[in-house]
Amino acid sequence: MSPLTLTVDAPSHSYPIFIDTHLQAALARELAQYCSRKAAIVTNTTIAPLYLEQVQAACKTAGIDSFTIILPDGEAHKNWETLNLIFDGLLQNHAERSTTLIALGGGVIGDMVGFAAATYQRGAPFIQIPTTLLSQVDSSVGGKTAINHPLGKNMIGAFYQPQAVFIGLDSLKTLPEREFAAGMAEVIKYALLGDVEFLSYLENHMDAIQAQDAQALRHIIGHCCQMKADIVAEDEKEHGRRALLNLGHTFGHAIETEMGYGVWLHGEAVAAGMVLACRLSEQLGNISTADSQRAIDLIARAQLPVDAPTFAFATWLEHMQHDKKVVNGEMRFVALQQLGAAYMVKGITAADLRTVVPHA
Ligand SMILES: NC(=O)c1ccc[n+]([C@@H]2O[C@H](COP(=O)([O-])OP(=O)(O)OC[C@H]3O[C@@H](n4cnc5c(N)ncnc54)[C@H](O)[C@@H]3O)[C@@H](O)[C@H]2O)c1
Ligand SMILES: O=C(O)C(=O)C[C@@H](O)[C@H](O)[C@H](O)COP(=O)(O)O
Ligand SMILES: [Zn+2]
Repeated sequence: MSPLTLTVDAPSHSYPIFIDTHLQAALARELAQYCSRKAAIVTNTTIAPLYLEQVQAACKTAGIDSFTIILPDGEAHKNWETLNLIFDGLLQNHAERSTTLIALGGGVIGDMVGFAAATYQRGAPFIQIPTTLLSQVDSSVGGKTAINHPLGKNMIGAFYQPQAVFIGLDSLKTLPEREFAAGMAEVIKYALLGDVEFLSYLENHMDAIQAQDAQALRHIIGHCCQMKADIVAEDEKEHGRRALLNLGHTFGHAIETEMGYGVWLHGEAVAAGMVLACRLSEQLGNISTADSQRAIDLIARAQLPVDAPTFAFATWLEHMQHDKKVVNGEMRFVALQQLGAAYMVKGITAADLRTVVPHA
């Protein structure tokens, strides 16, 4: 299959997304052009034994002097302490402002390394090499970087775009099924928020996608990256349309934070959150119960949870009031006008929410 190159024309910086069957091939062709002569490869204890050698070899071939920083694995480590391990490694290895940070891993690595790059010596270049489905369709593109706070997801971070994104479909072969499913939540999100034809495609090709058919994977990854690139080009810093990429996330982030980071995977929480967003949209009179059921059936077919956990109603509210879409104390939600068309809704009351979220 021929490689695919997309462009993210973000106002702050334009950069390519290389999508190839083999990561090695994309790196061999393009790495030298997008990486400085010295690089820090940042990864974790799970990914290092699988892909580090490949990336080290690609650096060597491209004449890049690289060193490695290996972090603990997991959403529970997306915090200040782990971020500091990146800074420790950079300083110990005399990284300069021009040193490229290479994020090799899923969204946790990508978000943390991006934030480290945004702040190391006030801004060093970075490259994304996403190795999970979720990071290939969503987190590696668009420049949202962050760490979590115990009181809220991604609360400390920056908008900071990478120099390039390298996607190898072959990386997904080693991904656990549960993680693959988590990535499908964001894929379904794109369909629900902006493309009903893509929703039909997912319904018709779910088996091929789950079997990791190369053409189906290339299609969904390319399609999601293109949708995200278009949105980011128009609204890099989320003053408007970009917030639609938060479909299901107000509820989902509440689930992740309340359950403890890593207990529910981000994609799982977003899946259950999208079901709640559908229920809210029904309540607003926008979509029918049958529309919601169509979304729920697809989410369930992707091996994702459709039922959110039950919390005290005050607990839901407390978390949702930390959402980054809150303006002047007012919560805003992404709802569906119809399947394939999302919009931002204000003026949702606690009484409205009581009938939407499962509470004790
Ligand atoms: N910046 C954004 O726009 C954005 C978008 C969506 C999600 N996110 C963030 O991304 C994170 C979730 O990312 P994720 O789902 O990639 O989780 P993750 O980074 O935790 O990776 C999932 C697991 O798979 C392992 N892994 C990664 N690649 C592998 C491979 N090829 N083979 C085997 N194992 C592999 C990881 O070590 C980890 O254990 C969350 O923190 C979420 O908030 C950010
Ligand atoms: O890129 C975006 O914009 C998104 O909202 C993508 C989301 O999938 C992602 O989970 C993001 O990190 C959530 O953003 P946040 O600003 O609510 O933390
Ligand atoms: Zn997300």
